[in-house]
Amino acid sequence: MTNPVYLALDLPQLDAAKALAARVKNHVGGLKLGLEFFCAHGSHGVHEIAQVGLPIFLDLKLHDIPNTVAGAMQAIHVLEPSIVTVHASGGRAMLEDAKAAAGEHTKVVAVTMLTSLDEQDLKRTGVGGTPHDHVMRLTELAHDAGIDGIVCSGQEVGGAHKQWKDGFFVVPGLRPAGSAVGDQKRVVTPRQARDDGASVLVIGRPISRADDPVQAARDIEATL
Ligand SMILES: O=C(O)c1cc(=O)[nH]c(=O)n1[C@@H]1O[C@H](COP(=O)(O)O)[C@@H](O)[C@H]1O
Repeated sequence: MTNPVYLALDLPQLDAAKALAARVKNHVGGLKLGLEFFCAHGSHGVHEIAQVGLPIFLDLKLHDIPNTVAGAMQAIHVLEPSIVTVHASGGRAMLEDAKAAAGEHTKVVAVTMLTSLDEQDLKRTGVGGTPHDHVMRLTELAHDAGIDGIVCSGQEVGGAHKQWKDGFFVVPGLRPAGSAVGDQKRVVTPRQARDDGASVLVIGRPISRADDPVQAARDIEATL
């Protein structure tokens, strides 16, 4: 079984990110580069991290008009990411155009509801109902738009999986038992998310901020 864990390299320094990736590379299945990394180091940084030899998940959370998102997807072909994120709330046309513009080997997945939000936060953005309702609604939209899958918390992945049998499910907001939650609100353990149908487990600080990141990655791997 390939390791489903993608390590979120949310570090400001390129050298530190590359060194961490090289240290843990035998205990994770891929590397996720997000906004913090991409704004600081751009394409050059992605090429540097790709040298570690693991698949790259480019978490850009694109959210704009269809033409702009399609242009951004075209521009990143050269980086050959295995996964790219867009926001589901960008709407059907944006999702369709993002998929049409993506590279042949790139999975396009739509962020449904950030794991740092709860029902109260949702209400304040004008959206009624539970996180579960909202995620299921956006899962249907992503499915109908013909993209590859969604990003959701481990609290919804079981329901989303039932609704979309062959979908690709990326789950962040994961915390091994006893580890600090930080800014995340809808958290589950990596094992729980995997059992409920997650395809990819995104894990950052529980590994990157551990006293011994290699041991932390090994401990998580052992629970899966
Ligand atoms: O798209 C994501 O990866 C993402 C979506 C989401 O809803 N929640 C979420 O935490 N993420 C990302 O997943 C990672 C989680 O990091 P940790 O909370 O440190 O494990 C970060 O890089 C976030 O940007």
